[in-house]
Amino acid sequence: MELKRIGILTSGGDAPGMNAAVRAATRCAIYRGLEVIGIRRGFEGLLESDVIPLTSRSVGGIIHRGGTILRTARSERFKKPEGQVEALDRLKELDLDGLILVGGEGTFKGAWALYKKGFPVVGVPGTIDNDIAGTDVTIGFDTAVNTALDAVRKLRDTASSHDRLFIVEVMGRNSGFLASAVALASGAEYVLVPEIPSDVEKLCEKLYNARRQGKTHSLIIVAEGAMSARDLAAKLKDTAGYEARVTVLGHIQRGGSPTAFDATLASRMGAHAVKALLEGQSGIMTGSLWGQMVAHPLPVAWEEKKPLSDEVLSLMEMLSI
Ligand SMILES: Nc1ncnc2c1ncn2[C@@H]1O[C@H](COP(=O)(O)OP(=O)(O)OP(=O)(O)O)[C@@H](O)[C@H]1O
Ligand SMILES: O=P(O)(O)OC[C@H]1O[C@](O)(CO)[C@@H](O)[C@@H]1O
Ligand SMILES: [Mg+2]
Repeated sequence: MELKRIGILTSGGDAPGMNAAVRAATRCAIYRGLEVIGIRRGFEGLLESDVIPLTSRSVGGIIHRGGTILRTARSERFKKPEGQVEALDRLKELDLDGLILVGGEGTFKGAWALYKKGFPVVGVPGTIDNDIAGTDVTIGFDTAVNTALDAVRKLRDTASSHDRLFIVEVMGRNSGFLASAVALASGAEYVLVPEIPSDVEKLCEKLYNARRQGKTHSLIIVAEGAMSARDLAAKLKDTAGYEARVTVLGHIQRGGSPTAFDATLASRMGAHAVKALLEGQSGIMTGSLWGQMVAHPLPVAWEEKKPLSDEVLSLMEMLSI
């Protein structure tokens, strides 16, 4: 089928760089003679045919903006088979020949459902969680690491001035990529991630040794999915009498201008997605492996679990003595 008109949507949690991906996909598609429609609020907006035309001009001035101009949503309706049939009807009514979806693993599962019903789709990995296999990094991860790092460095100033123990909770409901990257870059004493059972006794031992060796302050990074920072503070108090100050970084980690890395990655991935659709590829996701643009079948994203880097975790352990 000749490709004439494509749609773009962003879905799941927003991620810095999503706008850069929308801009790149739109302009590449227009450059190649295609018409482009933006679908607002992810699958929820698709079900309501909430669309806007995208032109070279309408995607101007957004490469540096955080969030997503197309807005985003988590759609329960779309998860049900009836919702997916309805979405397919809307795509046909909109006269679209292909769809680019920027989002995380959940978004890709939704894209796969549309592909299985015969609709051409390409996924672009955009999530601060970086929990998608098939790509070394996802759009938004680098910016989120830098946002969290900036906060942790500020907390280090006050922690060292007051000889205090700080626990910083970062995002990551199911994954510890953000937590482990922030821990290594900030020189934290300890990191807790959802992938590894939390060992509070070991943490207490580490804190005890750190104090014995002359450390006067300590930083602990905890991914929200491992344990809440408040619960951890209570456990440290109960187990060893430690008093900790708690900071929960929350959604601030999802905002802000994309870093140069994310704006570049998003531009390359948005362009790669259009190229793939034009070549007749479908049911795939774009990825970046060793800096090269690649494409894989969408299920790679969730079937091949991306492991946390043992090297990063053990380096963090070694450098925090
Ligand atoms: N198994 C599934 N089948 C069909 N659609 C799904 C499935 N899982 C999720 N979706 C759709 O994709 C949307 C986005 O998924 P989800 O909320 O998990 O975010 P995500 O894309 O993983 O991004 P992030 O993790 O960064 O927030 C969901 O609201 C839902 O509409
Ligand atoms: O509050 P929301 O929008 O549901 O998102 C929270 C979740 O989204 C993520 O940030 C991913 O975007 C997770 O790490 C986090 O648990
Ligand atoms: Mg997800």
